[in-house]
Amino acid sequence: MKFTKMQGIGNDYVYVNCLEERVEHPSETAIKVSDRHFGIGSDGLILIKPSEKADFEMEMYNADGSQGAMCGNGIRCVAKYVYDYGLTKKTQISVDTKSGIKYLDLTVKDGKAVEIRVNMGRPILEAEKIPMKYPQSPVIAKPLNVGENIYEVTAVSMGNPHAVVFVEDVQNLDIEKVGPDFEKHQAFPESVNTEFVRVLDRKTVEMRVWERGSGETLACGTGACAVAVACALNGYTEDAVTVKLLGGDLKIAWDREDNLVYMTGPAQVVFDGEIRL
Ligand SMILES: N[C@H](CCC[C@H](N)C(=O)O)C(=O)O
Repeated sequence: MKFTKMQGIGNDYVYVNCLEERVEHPSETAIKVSDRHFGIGSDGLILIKPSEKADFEMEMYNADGSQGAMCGNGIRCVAKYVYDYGLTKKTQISVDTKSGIKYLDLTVKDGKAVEIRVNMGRPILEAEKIPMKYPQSPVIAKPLNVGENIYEVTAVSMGNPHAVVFVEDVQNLDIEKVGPDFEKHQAFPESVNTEFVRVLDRKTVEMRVWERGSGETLACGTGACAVAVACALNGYTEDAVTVKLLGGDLKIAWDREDNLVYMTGPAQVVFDGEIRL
């Protein structure tokens, strides 16, 4: 199977051009290719497919083989792939996903897409749609018992579920312990991606993320969007912020008029390859 390894601020996936390749068992393939010793090494697998409804379709799988509904860093890389590899000449493209069609604007330099702005759609705050069993007032972070601690949590869906947790110290957080506590928490019937965030000032936050099905990743685009919405909702920041993640920064802006969230960031190709599965 031919593939292209790409990363969006360190959130790395194996991409397969399914206009040319066939992936019979994507879930098993995701597990195999994601293994950082016996496979290629990645946070998961992303299939680039033809679409009747949009220019392309993105299908995303986590490292544990579970299918995700949306991937912010991934969709920027999909846009870069289809432009750089000549599948389209358009610099405004649409990509269908399990959480609806997303619209992207590409910034091109020397014939390559270098920065991509994504309309990530509406943030979903109703607990039952996240889904989250725990009632929440979307404005104020609510205390939630997780493991031995109580955390301030604001839940936001960006087409996939996120628990945004405000903490004083992001860098020294024992995320290997706390992350799985959230991932398995009974308040989230479909599990959850958990972002641990510290507000630095009204325009800047720093975060780490424990992803459902992949563990800690260096970045999470949908997670950064959920963080920006949660910080603005709780009155901690402006509606447009720089989100600092382990792998780099993303610019997130929540347009309250249209209630749409925009994410801007880079996408890079690491290498092309072929793997015998
Ligand atoms: N890393 C992705 C999110 C993956 C979400 C996935 N872990 C799930 O919801 O199952 C991003 O950049 O948005």
